[in-house]
Amino acid sequence: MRLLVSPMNMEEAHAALAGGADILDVKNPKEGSLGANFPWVIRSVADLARGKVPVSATIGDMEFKPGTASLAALGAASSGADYVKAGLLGVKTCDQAEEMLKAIVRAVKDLDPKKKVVASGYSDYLRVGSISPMLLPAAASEAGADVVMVDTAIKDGKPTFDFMGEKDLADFIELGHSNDLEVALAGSIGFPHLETLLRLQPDIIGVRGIVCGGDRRSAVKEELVVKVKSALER
Ligand SMILES: O=C[C@H](O)COP(=O)(O)O
Repeated sequence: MRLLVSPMNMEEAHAALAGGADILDVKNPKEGSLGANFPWVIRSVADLARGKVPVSATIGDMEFKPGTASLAALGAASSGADYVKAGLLGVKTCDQAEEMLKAIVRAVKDLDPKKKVVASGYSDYLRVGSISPMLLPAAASEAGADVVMVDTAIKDGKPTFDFMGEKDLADFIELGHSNDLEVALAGSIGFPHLETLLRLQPDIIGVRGIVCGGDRRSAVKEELVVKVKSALER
């Protein structure tokens, strides 16, 4: 299980890397759950991480706009992201998910076929009128994406575990794997959830709030990254 930590600036990226994050996921929490950061921030984090860990970059909680999404994806990939992560917030059907992801995959893989695309849905999809994450693995696989993920859309402290039980999450992981995708789980993961995650064994867990001391608007702290990492290595 790899630990993905979401820094929003260089200081946090240094803390995440020093704490043992396996993937640095550049994002901008001021612009939403999967808010996009600036190309120059992605570039600086990619320079810091080169040869050490891969870099992911979020491109936003997107409306159903495949053209806009493909251009944002190209921006993130050409700024140095190894993983380009799209939040499919405005996507409501499987056909829309596939169309959106095909555009993103083409933009990223035309630049560099080794780069990976992460399709992120939301465990609290009913709160925001988005597509069920259970429908994403098939669409992501059909579109040629590499990773399927769930996060929470609304960052009000309610974790993914409030919206998906252990069985739902196990089914989501199984669906992802049977579609040849890696699976990432995120959404206000706290220390009490780590035991369940150790049982579930997703490929990646994504965190921010827990390594900021509980408030994701605060800063990533190296010692908390160390603490999460060692809890996962038990
Ligand atoms: O990709 C993971 C997210 O940054 C999770 O953030 P969070 O732990 O604050 O919900």
